[in-house]
Amino acid sequence: MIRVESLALCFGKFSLRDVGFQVAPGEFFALMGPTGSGKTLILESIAGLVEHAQGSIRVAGQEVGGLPPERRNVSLVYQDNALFPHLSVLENVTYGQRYHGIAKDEGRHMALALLERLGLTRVAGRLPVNLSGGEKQRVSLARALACKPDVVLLDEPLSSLDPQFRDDLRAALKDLHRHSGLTFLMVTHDFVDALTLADRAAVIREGRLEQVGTVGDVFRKPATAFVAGFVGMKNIFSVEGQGECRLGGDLRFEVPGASVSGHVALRPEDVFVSFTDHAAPGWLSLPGTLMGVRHEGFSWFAEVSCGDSRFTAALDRQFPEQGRLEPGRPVRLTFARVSLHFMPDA
Ligand SMILES: Nc1ncnc2c1ncn2[C@@H]1O[C@H](COP(=O)(O)OP(=O)(O)OP(=O)(O)O)[C@@H](O)[C@H]1O
Repeated sequence: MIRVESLALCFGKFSLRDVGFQVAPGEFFALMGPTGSGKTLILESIAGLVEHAQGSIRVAGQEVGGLPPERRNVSLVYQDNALFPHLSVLENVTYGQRYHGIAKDEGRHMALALLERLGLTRVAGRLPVNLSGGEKQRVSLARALACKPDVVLLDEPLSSLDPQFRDDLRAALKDLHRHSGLTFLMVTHDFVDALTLADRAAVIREGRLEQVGTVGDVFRKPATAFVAGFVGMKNIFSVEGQGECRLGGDLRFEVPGASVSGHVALRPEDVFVSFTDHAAPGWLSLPGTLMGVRHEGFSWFAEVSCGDSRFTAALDRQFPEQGRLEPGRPVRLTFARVSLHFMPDA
């Protein structure tokens, strides 16, 4: 439904190079990457707001590269929603329909159905100034779908919302995608959004795609150390051939399947901290020193030094020995060999 091949463009010092990916009909695809990596430029190239220098963009089987935005049948939703301030919610939603050849009655009927689905019926007559941030963003979604687009492009639609609205809108977006059967391409920094909503994802770094795959693969089997860090692996160490990771001093461990140099990554949830050595077949156990415990939101992490390296382990909130986790304590780190993910150098 969306097919981008060898896309390239330049803006001053920034360039997109050899960008290629496909989004299948009805799929929810997430484009992730750090700030300034080129995510919005890819969306804007597909929407026709930015001209690309090379490559091909096909939407619903048609090459759209030379077409103006209004002939691409693509809707783009930005994070700041940009509603018309002088039009009511219903008027905002129906506004663009006439340019897509949708008859007035049919358009109104569709708009009211979308407003109902998004829980906006009671605010249909209000002006945007009298809506909450979450409601404004729902109106933007309704407006995007009301034009019967072939694809919906979403540029960080959740990022300007506070956490409660964000959770609600995430659920609304999921419901809307399922119900509409449309193809969604969403840009996000946030891997919780990608994990919750998307079927497949791509990670971009400095204008080049580092990985395209199922969300599960991107999160569990990142292709590069950069992607591993981006998806929160936290424990990333270099492996210098011989299938071994050296942590400094006498500490080292074997990395299954590593016959060349590269990196090994381990999710913090797969590393366990304890005070005794529980090594079992298929598991590795290393001695370390607890450096501290910190929390991110409701999650707790132990930082443990092992030789010259530092590990991060997610702590179960029920960890029975929380009170004994004072810095400087000797601990054991345990992880299953199968949790180690090896990434060869390119
Ligand atoms: N119209 C423009 N003129 C010049 N440079 C631009 C233009 N639009 C974007 N850029 C530059 O291109 C790079 C990529 O921008 P883009 O907005 O695609 O990043 P992004 O990944 O979407 O970032 P963010 O997550 O912060 O929105 C940035 O360095 C940006 O400054």
